[in-house]
Amino acid sequence: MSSNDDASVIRTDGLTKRYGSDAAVENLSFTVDTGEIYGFLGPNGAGKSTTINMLMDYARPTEGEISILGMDPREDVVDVHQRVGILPDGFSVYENRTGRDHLRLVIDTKAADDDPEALLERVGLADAVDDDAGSYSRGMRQRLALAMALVGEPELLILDEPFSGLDPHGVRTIRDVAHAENDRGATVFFSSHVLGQVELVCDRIGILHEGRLVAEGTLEELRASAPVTTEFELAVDGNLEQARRAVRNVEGVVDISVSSASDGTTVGDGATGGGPETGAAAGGAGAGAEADTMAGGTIVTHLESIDRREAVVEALERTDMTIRRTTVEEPSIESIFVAHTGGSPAGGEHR
Ligand SMILES: Nc1ncnc2c1ncn2[C@@H]1O[C@H](COP(=O)(O)OP(=O)(O)OP(=O)(O)O)[C@@H](O)[C@H]1O
Repeated sequence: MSSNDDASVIRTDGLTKRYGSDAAVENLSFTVDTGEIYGFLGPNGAGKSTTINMLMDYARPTEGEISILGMDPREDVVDVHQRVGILPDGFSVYENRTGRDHLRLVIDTKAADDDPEALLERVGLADAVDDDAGSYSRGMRQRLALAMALVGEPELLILDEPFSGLDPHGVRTIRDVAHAENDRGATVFFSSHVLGQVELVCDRIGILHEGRLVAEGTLEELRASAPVTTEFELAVDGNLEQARRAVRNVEGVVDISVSSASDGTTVGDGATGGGPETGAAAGGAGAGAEADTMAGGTIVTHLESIDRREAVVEALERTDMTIRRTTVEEPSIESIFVAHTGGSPAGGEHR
């Protein structure tokens, strides 16, 4: 067993898994550092489970390198399994064994000294400790799998689609346990297509699409790099038409619309700074609009990045406008995901 000589808990380099001529995972290189909660996000079939299977040596790579806790799972599989806790995708129970039996099995295998009851209590199964797991609902089975993953205080907790089959209480349990384990010092790696949960739990996110890592970073970094716009709204006093002219040429402003405070008239205008139109409102623009816009109102801009806010404010300050209030709405993780994968988010059911 080699020692872990850097801060990484998981490191892959050029990891590839082919089934026939189809690549489930292709040239995947990523690192998860000690103490992180890392979200592995991707649509169905992206290659998340295949990657996790290779980390655990359930499947062998076609090409590439893996280091997990400083070990190669192909050489040190027993140690890897000893030090890692995993909630696998598609976990199935021993129908005629109790929850306690399931825990005992893992505790014995890992030579750990956990109390099965305490672990089952922690995941909300206190009342079902001595019931056969065959009688458990899907959500209860998922909770049982989580309890089994916690045996032996693993240094790394891998949760593969942990939210599947869970009601909102179960989802909450997963989140709370992930945070508690992380506070204890464990690194947490979880795969999911449930976007809202990834956003709530993870320090860093990797987006996998068709076996390739298409984006990686903190949520803020992903927002900044995704081709999605930030909505920046300003409530202003002064001549709105003048404001519109001042802002439309600011670099990074994709579009702008202004609406008058006096009659709600909205005048939309695609900016000249390039980029896609995002549907600036244009309803009701008429000949009297300019006069009505003298008293002020609301300016709504869509920006290529949140960093362009200052330039918009500066452009307005060069006119005689008074800015009363600003609000910003950053792109949702759904829009980032769609921008990177070209698909529709699939995470609606368990948020
Ligand atoms: N044993 C196998 N034989 C052939 N193809 C496979 C095998 N395992 C996975 N694949 C294929 O590899 C691709 C990636 O599958 P994988 O299960 O890793 O995706 P995933 O991101 O975990 O998806 P999901 O969210 O649906 O679990 C899919 O196209 C899948 O059909």
